[in-house]
Amino acid sequence: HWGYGKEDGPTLWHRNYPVAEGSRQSPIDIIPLQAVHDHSLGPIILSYDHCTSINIANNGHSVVVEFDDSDDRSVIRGGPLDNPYRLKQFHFHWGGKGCHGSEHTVEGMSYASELHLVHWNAVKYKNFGEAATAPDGLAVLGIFLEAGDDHRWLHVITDALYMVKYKGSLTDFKGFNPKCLLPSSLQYWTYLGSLTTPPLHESVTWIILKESITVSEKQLGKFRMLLFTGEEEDQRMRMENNFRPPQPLKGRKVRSSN
Ligand SMILES: O=C(Nc1cc(S(=O)(=O)[N+](=O)[O-])cc([N+](=O)[O-])c1O)Nc1c(F)c(F)c(F)c(F)c1F
Ligand SMILES: [Zn+2]
Repeated sequence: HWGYGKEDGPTLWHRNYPVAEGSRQSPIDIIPLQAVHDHSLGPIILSYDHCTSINIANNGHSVVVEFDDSDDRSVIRGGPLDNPYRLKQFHFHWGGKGCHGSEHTVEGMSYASELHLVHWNAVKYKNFGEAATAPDGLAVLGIFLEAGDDHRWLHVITDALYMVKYKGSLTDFKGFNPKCLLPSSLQYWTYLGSLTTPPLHESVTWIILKESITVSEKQLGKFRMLLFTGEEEDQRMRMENNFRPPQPLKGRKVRSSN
């Protein structure tokens, strides 16, 4: 199976997932001065007020909060999107102690972590799995996490992590609205890319917020107490550095909101 280690990491994924060497892979290094200011790009609109979080789980690659996506109660729309996309889940990518862990980089600079809110186009596709293989099927909102002061709401998530320490663990996680994790500005870069974990489907319209949020080293440390491994496995592997490095742009344009 795939992972982030020497034997199963990002440089080897192409063996089972040849699309890893495709023409619209993610993440990428974003160079702001090369981004095209597109004045036709409107603001992104997040309607999360009636979102319904269900559970929090350790899937062996990250910690994921799943949402009820049976109707349009929580959607992202506007910006580069032609339809509203339903929120399905969010998860994080992070580094080891002190080193960096974001997936996208900005002029070669990486952040401590990156939050991905995964949405799917329920107007055109009947379920997430079908959308995930379509070129306009998914929209992922990426938010950079920078080390600094405590984030006043992230503790709701980090306080629950001890309950999902092991791969395959899952617990109730109701009433969480990810709106509390947004920075003050929704200015963004956008480009066409892919999932950054296998199956690496080239189905993602990426929307990366320019402004990061600040979280403390203590809060980041709680992500690192998670394990890649299950309770029954003898060797414990700390969950950290679960990020794919930047991939070739291959002629793609990154657009910038105003
Ligand atoms: O649902 C998925 N979510 C997902 C995406 C990313 S992502 O980093 O690729 N991303 O898009 O942000 C990272 C994590 N994660 O937990 O780290 C995720 O759990 N992936 C996914 C999948 F697992 C499949 F088996 C599949 F068939 C499919 F179509 C999928 F799209
Ligand atoms: Zn992700």
